[in-house]
Amino acid sequence: MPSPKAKNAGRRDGSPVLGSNFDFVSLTKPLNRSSPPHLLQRQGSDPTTARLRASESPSRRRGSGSSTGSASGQGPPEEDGIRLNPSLIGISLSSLLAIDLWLSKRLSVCAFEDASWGSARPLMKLIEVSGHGIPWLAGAAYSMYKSDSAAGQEVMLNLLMGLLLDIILVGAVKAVVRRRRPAHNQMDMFATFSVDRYSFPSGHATRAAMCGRFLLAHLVLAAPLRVLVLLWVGLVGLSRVLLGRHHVTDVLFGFWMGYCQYKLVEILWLSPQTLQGLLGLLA
Ligand SMILES: CC(C)=CCC/C(C)=C/COP(=O)(O)O
Repeated sequence: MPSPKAKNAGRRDGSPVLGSNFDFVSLTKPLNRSSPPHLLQRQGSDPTTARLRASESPSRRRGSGSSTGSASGQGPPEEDGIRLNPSLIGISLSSLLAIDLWLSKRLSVCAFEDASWGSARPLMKLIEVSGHGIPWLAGAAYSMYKSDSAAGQEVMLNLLMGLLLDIILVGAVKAVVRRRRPAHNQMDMFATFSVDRYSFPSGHATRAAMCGRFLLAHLVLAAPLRVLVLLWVGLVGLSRVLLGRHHVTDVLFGFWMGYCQYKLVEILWLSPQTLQGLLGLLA
C-alpha cells in the first residue's frame, strides 16, 4: 500500500495525482504560473513537456537575466519559434493518436466472438476476404486471360499492375512505419506476408480504394452498381476497425494511399503495344 507521502508526491497543491493520462493532460493544460519555480521544475519529466515549458514564456526567461533573446521585449527570440513549433506539432500528433487509439478500441465491436457485435464477425470476415489480395489478383489475371477484346485485356493488365504495385508499396510503408496492430486484434487472417503483422496503413483499405476507383473509371456500370462499389469500399474500411485489425488512422491513410496509387497506375498505364510485347515474351 503506498504511503501518504508517496501518494502526494506528484502534486503538492493537494490536487489529485494524474495517472496514465499525465502526458496527455499536462501537454494541453496551461502551467500554473503562481507555482514556485522549484515546483515548476518538478512538474512532468517527459521531454516534450520540458521542451514546451522551456519555450512557453519568453518574458519569464528574459526576466531571469540569462536570456539570449531581445531584452527590449520586441518579440520572442528566434530560437523560441524554432522550439515551440515542434512542440505544437508534437501535442497535435499525441492528441490525434490518443483519439485514434480510443476511437479504434471503442469501434472494435467484432474483435471477438463474445464482443458486443461478435455475431457479425463472420460477415466482417467475409468482407475482409472480398478485399484480400489473392482473390483480386486471381480475378484480374483470369479476366485478362478470358477477355476476347484488346481493350478488356489492357484494362485487366493495368489492374493487375496496380494490385502488384499496391502490395509492394503497402509492404514498404508497413516495414518503415512498423506500427503494431491494436492489442485486441486476433491475428487469424489467411495468407499474409510477414510485414502484415504491422498495422499502418491498412492494405485492405488501399486495395479497396484503388480498385474501387479503377472499376468506376474503367468499367461501364449502371448507377446502382456504382453505388454498390462505393459501399463496398466503405464497408471494407469499416470492417478493418470493427474486426479490431486496424486503428482508424490506418484505414483513413489507406484510403488516401489507395487513391494515390490509382493515380500512379494512370500515369504508368501500360499500352496495348506493351501488352503485345509482354505476351510475345510469354509465348
Ligand atoms: C497474400 C497477398 C497477395 C496479399 C496479402 C493481403 C493482406 C492480408 C493484407 C493485409 O491487409 P491489412 O493491412 O488491411 O490487414
